[in-house]
Amino acid sequence: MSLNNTMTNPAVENVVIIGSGPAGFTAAIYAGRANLKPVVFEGFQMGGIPGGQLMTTTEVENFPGFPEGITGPKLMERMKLQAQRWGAELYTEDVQSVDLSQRPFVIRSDEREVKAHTVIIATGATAKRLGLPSEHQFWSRGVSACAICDGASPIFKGVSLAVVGGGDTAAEEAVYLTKYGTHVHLLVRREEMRASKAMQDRVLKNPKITVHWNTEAVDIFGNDDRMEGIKVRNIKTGEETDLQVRGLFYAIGHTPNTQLFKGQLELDEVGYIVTKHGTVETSVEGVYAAGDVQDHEFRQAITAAGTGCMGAMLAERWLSVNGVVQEFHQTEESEKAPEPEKEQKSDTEENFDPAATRHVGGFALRKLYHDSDRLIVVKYSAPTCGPCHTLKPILSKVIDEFDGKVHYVEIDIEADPEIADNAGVTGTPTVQFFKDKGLVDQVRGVKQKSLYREMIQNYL
Ligand SMILES: Cc1cc2nc3c(=O)[nH]c(=O)nc-3n(C[C@H](O)[C@H](O)[C@H](O)COP(=O)(O)OP(=O)(O)OC[C@H]3O[C@@H](n4cnc5c(N)ncnc54)[C@H](O)[C@@H]3O)c2cc1C
Repeated sequence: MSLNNTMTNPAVENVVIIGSGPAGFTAAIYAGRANLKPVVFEGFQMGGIPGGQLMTTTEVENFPGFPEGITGPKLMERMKLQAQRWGAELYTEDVQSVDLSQRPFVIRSDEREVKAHTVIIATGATAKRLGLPSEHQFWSRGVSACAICDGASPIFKGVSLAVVGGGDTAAEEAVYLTKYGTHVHLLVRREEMRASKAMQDRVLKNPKITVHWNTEAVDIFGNDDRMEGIKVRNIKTGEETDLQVRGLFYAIGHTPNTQLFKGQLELDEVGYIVTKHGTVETSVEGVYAAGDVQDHEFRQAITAAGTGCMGAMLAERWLSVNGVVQEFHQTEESEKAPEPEKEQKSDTEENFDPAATRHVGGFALRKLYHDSDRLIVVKYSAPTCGPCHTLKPILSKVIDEFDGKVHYVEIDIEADPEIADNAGVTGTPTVQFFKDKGLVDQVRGVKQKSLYREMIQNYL
């Protein structure tokens, strides 16, 4: 995106935003609209993924403006496009260190060092998981870390549910879930709850809630589609029993992503960034904290977006009061909204072109597997898999570098379950490399561009 300013890469940026969840992108939209050309470190693997927590969920039903609901990844894609439209410069990189002790502030990733007059921290928080053996398999198929977000989903209506935790959040979520489930089982590890007396009363007096004291979850069971129950253990007696529930909600706390700021900013005892009441100002002037990284109470996309807006407006004010603001005016061309990436349709007998680099679906893979003399790179993904959305542009850029030299096939494992099964794919995203009808290598998860590039070069 070209901006109408001779200093497109100034020595000191107006504002650096760390994080690309609703807080980070809203801050980027506001700072961009204020002609500040914000630099956004979207993150990569530390403390979540680009797009933030909503990349790991399906329907978001409570974000204003979407009466019919919108999927988390779609919502985040739209926020990203809006931030880009207003001139935000995005880097899909983790910030590895910051120095807030000197001005301008210094922000470092593995690939660059940026100096900035102001910083907006929007690194979010990560919901703690129990790490049960089958947790990954049933994540979003019954297991969730957010009852307020997911409780109203059809899969939780009219069925028995369980909540794990003994604090206020667990108590509140158990009560909330009684609106949807037929019964709620609250699993508490100890003989008492940490929740406030008032919250405990609400739980204990509710006929739709059963509290299981001294109880922990051991594993989840179910079928291919969704969970059917959990195995629980009584910590005192060691006895294990099966609890038939169709939903399991973790309410065991969050870890704020603030490791980078320890010793540089005031944090509370849990690690959340302390902000001045009613603002998003931190203990260092010119540094603002927005979203879940400073909010252990509301933790919603809309509150994160609201505080992101506050951060950008306060940063703008600070820059102009201190006389250091540099304005970047956009051209009419650069202000046009970028197009969302178009979904490529699955190949069929009629439209299959063996000379093309990019293909979609099982038909193309079968054909190429038998006939192609090129290296075949296959990406397996699923519509609800957040990391798959992260991987897509990363791998796509690498494939562009090898246009005409490889075949690239995208497989949606929900649309082509047999293909995924035959290929032994157990999780998404997975990238496999085939040469001369044989699997030569595979990579699970999301890796740096350089790794995919090296692997392709190795097998060409
Ligand atoms: C399963 C689930 C479902 C949810 N559903 C809803 C819902 O329906 N409605 C709702 O309102 N809320 C929902 N929430 C809550 C909502 O997602 C959060 O409140 C919101 O995403 C917080 O936004 P944020 O911008 O503060 O942080 P996050 O969304 O957590 O984003 C943090 C960002 O910081 C980046 N980051 C972290 N560390 C670094 C680093 N070192 N360098 C660079 N970047 C870094 C991450 O990559 C990420 O982009 C849900 C949460 C979960 C987990």
